[in-house]
Amino acid sequence: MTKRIALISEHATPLGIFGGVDSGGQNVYVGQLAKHLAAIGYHVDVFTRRDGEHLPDIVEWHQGVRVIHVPAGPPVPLPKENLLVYMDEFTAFVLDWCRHYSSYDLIHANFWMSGLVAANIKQSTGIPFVVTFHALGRVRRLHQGSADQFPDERFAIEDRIVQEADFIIAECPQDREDLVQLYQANVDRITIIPCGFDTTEFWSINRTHARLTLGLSPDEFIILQLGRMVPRKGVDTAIRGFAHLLKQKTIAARLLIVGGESETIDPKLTPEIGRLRAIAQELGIASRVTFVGRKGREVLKYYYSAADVFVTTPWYEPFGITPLESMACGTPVIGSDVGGIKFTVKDGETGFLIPPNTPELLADRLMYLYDHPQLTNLLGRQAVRRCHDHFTWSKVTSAVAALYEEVLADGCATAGIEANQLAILDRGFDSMLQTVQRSQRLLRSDIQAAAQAMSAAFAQGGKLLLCGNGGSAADSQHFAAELVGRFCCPQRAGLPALALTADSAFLTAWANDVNYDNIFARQVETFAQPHDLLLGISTSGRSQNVIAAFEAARRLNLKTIALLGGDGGELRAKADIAIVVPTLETQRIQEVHLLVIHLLCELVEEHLLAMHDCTLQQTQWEKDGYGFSVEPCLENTSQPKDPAYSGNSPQSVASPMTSTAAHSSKTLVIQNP
Ligand SMILES: O=C(CO)[C@@H](O)[C@H](O)[C@H](O)[C@H](O)COP(=O)(O)O
Ligand SMILES: [Zn+2]
Repeated sequence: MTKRIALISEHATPLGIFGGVDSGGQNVYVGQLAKHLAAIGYHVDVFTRRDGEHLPDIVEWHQGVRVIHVPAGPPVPLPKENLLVYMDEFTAFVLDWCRHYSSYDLIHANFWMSGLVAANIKQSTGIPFVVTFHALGRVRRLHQGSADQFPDERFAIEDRIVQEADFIIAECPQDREDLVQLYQANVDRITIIPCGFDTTEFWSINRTHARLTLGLSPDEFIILQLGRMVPRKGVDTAIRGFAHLLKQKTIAARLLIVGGESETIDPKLTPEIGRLRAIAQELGIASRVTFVGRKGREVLKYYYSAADVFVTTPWYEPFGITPLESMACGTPVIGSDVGGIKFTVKDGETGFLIPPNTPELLADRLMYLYDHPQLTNLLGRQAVRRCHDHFTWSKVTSAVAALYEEVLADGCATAGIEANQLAILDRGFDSMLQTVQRSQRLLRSDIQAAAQAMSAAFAQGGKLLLCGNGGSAADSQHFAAELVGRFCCPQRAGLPALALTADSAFLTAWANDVNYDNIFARQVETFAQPHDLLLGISTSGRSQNVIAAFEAARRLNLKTIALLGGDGGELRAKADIAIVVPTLETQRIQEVHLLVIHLLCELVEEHLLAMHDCTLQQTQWEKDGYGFSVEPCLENTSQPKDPAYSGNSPQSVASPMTSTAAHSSKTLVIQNP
């Protein structure tokens, strides 16, 4: 199935003309990527801001590529520094488009404002996105200071994009380093994919032929500077370097400067040209510097091919597409040793790298190339090879497509895992609810009977012995802890309960030396006293050590309660009271066991509370030195519910809820603070 990709590029349209202030590498990148993605089977829509009233809503640009003009802000060209306020409108349009026309498998955002749009769309729709920043706000601020007119919100927005993007495309190692250092990006979610050049657009044309085509002198040493005309591109360095060269040597040389807002030179439209021209004049080389103006992309290969050397000396450069294009045309590059340039240009192999703002060094290198035409040719040939090996748009697009597929596969896997996890959750809750409901219908009377038996045992000075394996061992201890400690009633003394699962020294020794099957039976025989109660917990009802404990209890005349599940197993018949959870699922049985345990605690406390106004009488335990008493926990004047707990009962003589205040001297071996 054809995958649908939305390329968002808020200010840089692929239909734009190269060389304007805001039209440069990003326009090329978006256009080339779109075309090449379509060529390998993707459907691509490029969303870019409508910056002209008469632009059509949708341009069918190439097979498989549409350019969609997004109404966001006035339909006129605006500096990109002023576009942030229109991004909500931009987002709303794309969201609406996704809902009504066509949605996308993935969004590829270009530049930070498009990243913001993509992050917001992901938030609403879950569509994953990758981002190519093309330039980073913090890097720009570092180099441009107050000349950077982008709003400060850019930094926080970029931080958010870095966090929320599914993957980040860095265009060169420096870009990756900046993302990690300045944005704390996770290096595992960054991949380096450079920009490319179009092999059908740039190739090496015979130099003489190219010069003839452009009407340039066949004999001059031609240095080319081509690109956006903004101060940070450091075109003044090229002019100053050229001036140095001319100062050192009398040669027939020319600096061609291509770019600007218009085809004919107009410093009003391109103030940078005015500034540069003034510099050239000041240096006395104005006649050797030719400002050419903006040129259509179809003629750029002639300029690159016509030149002996291409110079690009920006202060910094996120990637820099022009050195690549020049190298593709067989012209070596002298470039600043910054950003993407130090990645694309191999020093001494395809040109030279120099620090930014070093016109003297530039003059040196120019001189060297002028003096060594054969070397210049060799560097040019090597440049062509390097470009074809690493930087064709088809290679770049394959890498980008591989990344898309990785993100989409991750997304599917995550979606699959999520769906699976939700299904597990729902199944668990549903089966738990069903089991609880069935237990509520079936187990009420058994639970009540168990609570009464326990209360009676406590009232008679008996204790509760508990046992079980695994989860049921933990439940036994949990149960004992609730009784010895407190459950709902904050002011009572402990109720005697002993988990036979807790003494690891005895358990391991006995199981190791004698037999695991009677680890509990042995303890029942050891600890059991009259009125004690044995409570065994087993989901299957088939654990031999629990069965053996019940058999021991029977021999000692202890009453028994079993918390079971499924069909109740053998224990069902061996227990005086069997609470059998009606399901075969072990976990659900255990979960209901815990509910039953808590209910038993509550019911027992309730029973004992009901007796708290009984007169104090000594218990069997007290006589034996294990007496306990319970401080009143609630005002409760009701009469005992069960005559077995009444003070009048011949056997059951104590109320564990009697007030200690009234008779503290008599009892309270276990007493609450
Ligand atoms: O917690 C669990 C299962 O959820 C296990 O530890 C489980 O309690 C153990 O397998 C027990 O050995 C099972 O014994 P039983 O419930 O059949 O008497
Ligand atoms: Zn468990």
